[in-house]
Amino acid sequence: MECISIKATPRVSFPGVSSLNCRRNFMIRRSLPGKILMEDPRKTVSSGRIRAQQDFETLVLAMLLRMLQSDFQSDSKDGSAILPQTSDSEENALKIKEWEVGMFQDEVAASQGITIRRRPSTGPPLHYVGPFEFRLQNEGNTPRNILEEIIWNKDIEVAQALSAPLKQKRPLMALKKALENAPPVRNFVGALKASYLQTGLPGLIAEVKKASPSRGVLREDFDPVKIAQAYEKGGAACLSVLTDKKYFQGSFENLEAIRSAGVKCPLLCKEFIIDAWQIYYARTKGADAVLLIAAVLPDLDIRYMTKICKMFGLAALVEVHNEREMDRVLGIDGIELIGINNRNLETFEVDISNTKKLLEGERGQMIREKDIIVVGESGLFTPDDIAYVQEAGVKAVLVGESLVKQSDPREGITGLFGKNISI
Ligand SMILES: O=P(O)(O)OC[C@@H](O)[C@@H](O)c1c[nH]c2ccccc12
Repeated sequence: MECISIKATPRVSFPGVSSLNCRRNFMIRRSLPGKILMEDPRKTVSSGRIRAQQDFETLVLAMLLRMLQSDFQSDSKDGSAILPQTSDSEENALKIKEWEVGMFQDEVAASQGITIRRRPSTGPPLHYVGPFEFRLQNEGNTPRNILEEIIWNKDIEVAQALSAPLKQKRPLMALKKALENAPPVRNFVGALKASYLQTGLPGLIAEVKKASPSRGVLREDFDPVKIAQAYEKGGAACLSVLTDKKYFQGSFENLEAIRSAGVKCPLLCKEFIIDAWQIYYARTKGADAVLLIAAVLPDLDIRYMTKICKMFGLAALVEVHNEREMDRVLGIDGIELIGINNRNLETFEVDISNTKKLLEGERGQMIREKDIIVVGESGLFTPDDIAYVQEAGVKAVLVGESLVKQSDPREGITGLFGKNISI
């Protein structure tokens, strides 16, 4: 077995890219021809399986391997190595840079109490490491919970959508055209307020949802347009349409179909937004509002994305599920709509007293002062549940399961509120 031990802390720089400092020493071992393994000499190695302990290490290894393949010029004076300026290395450098930025994003997010990582953190994604194949399974590249898994999947989806040939060619022009042709925006918050004033009950956002990771398939005979029309007739002020395919069996086609079927209720695009492009896309499909999840998005993203929403006249429903997230969101100017999710998206636990807890004391006071509409979300099944969250201070509710499961969702609404709320 060949062993090459690199003792010095190497610095690798790419033309036009800041240098990367590697903090550790590595031992690179060739075991079988073509298979290259890495180990940190200070960690115990389990038989046949090498665990990478630090995210950085995989990246460093990829670079070191390239150097070892003598595809570099060394400048030993300061221990740095410069990769030649080939288009391949430029591309690599860019991808590495992108990845570095991603790591930085995670650090900022963590400082705000966000535990959801935007993408697997052990090294760049597989296709980012050029000729080397790494498949190191460890806690860095295994999602810690379902929300994290959804977000990692979304990250790939968005990247793929953005690299589709049409968009690659003229991304802005293509979007601009689609935006110009999008159906006009309707007033989501206005519809909730009007409903509350008319009925004296929280305005209803009824959710068009076929399935969820926590509940499985909610309805086999799922016709999104029929369900949406039934909700509208039943007195819903607005609708929420799941667009995530993989975990909720939703789609943008559903959103578009409901919109073009002439449903008048403003539509919330229920998507896991991690990139501003998704907001533009939702708008082109007829959305009147989008969801921004504080458990996933750092403050800066929320600020930036709510500005984009304002630019389009879209409402942003900013979702929180604990005090820390609520405090972060209350610290951001211009928020009109806050959703309190009674379901913890990391554990699936549902507890409707969460709505009450987050609206008590100074937080409730601040919300009233800022004239923010609060939406009670998830786990609402009975008129008592509605009364409970209304008492806590919500002026709107977001309800999926208890309505979508009813053979007649229109009657489901009457059952949920204990009276006919259609006017
Ligand atoms: O089906 P329920 O328990 O009535 O919940 C509806 C809605 O609150 C829930 O679907 C939801 C709230 N926030 C989300 C974020 C993503 C996906 C789904 C959700």
